[in-house]
Amino acid sequence: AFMLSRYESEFLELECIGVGEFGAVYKCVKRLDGCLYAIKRSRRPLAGSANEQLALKEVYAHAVLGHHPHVVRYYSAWAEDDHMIIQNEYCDGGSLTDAIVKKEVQGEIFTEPELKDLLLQVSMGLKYIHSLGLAHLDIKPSNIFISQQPSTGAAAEGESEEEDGSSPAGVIYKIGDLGHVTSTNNPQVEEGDSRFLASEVLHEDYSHLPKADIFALGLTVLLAAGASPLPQNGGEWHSIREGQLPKLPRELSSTFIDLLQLLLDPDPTKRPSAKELCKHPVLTEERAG
Ligand SMILES: Cn1cc(CCO)c2c3c(c(-c4ccccc4Cl)cc21)C(=O)NC3=O
Repeated sequence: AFMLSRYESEFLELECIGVGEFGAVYKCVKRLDGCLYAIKRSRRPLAGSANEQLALKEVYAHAVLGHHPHVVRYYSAWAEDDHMIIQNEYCDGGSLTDAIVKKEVQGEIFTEPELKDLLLQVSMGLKYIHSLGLAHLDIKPSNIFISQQPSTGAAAEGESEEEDGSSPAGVIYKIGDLGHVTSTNNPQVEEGDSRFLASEVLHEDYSHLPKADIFALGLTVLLAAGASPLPQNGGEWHSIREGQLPKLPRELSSTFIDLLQLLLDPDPTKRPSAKELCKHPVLTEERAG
C-alpha cells in the first residue's frame, strides 16, 4: 500500500518465527530503540465474531497483567490494513516445546532439579495471573517461552533474581499466548488444547479455573520429563484424568512423583494452588525433596 503501515515504518522484520491458523509471528527490531520484539500479525477477525472476542481478551489480559518476570511482556497492539498486530517481549530461547525436542534429539533429559525449576518458575507466573482473578486456560509447552539470561532488552529492567528465584545466568521461563485468558469470576471459557484440558472444564464446571491451569502445568512438566506425546481424546485421555500418570522413561524421586500426581488429581480442589507450589518444600529446598 502506498501508505507505510505502522508495522513497516516502526519495525524491521528479521525473520518469521511461527506460523499458525492464527497468523504469523515475526522477530523484529524496533527502529527507534534497537530492541528485539516478537510481533504477531493476524487477519483482523470478523467484527462481533468469537475470534474477535479472543483477540480482545488477549489484549485486555496483557493490559491487566502488566509486568512479571514469568509472564511474556506486552508492549502494544493495533489494527491496520485488515490485520490485528500485537507487539510482545521477544524471548530469545525458543519455546519449551523447542527445548524438549532439542533434548530428545541430543539424547539428553531434563534433570529433576531442572524440572523442579521449570515447575517453580511457571508456578510463579501462574500465581501472579491467578492473583489478578484471571486464568490462562492454555498452559502447554508451546506457550511457555524461554529467555536465556536476564535479557539486556527493554524488558530487562525490574527483573531481579530474588524475584524469580532462578540463578542469575539460568534459564527464565515465561508464560505467553494469553488468547484464552478469562476472568475467574465471570468466566467465558474458550477451551485450550484438549491434550492439556482438565476434565472438569470439558464438563463445563468453571468453579475452579485456576486449578485447570495447575492440571495443564502438571502435564507440561511430565512432557519435559520425557512422557510420550499426549492423547487428544480416547481411552488414554480419560485414564490420565482418572489419575493414571503417563509412563516416564526415567526415574524421578517419589516426593516429586507424588507432587506431580497431586497436580493431576481428578478433583481440582485436591490440586495445590500456584501460591502453594511457590512455597512447596519439594520445589524450594536445596537438596530436600
Ligand atoms: C512462535 N513464537 C516463537 C517465539 C520466540 C520464542 O523464542 C514467540 C514469542 C511470542 C509469541 C506469541 C504468542 C502468542 C501471541 C503473540 C505472540 Cl508474539 C510466539 C512466539 C511472544 O509473545 N514472545 C515471544 O518470544
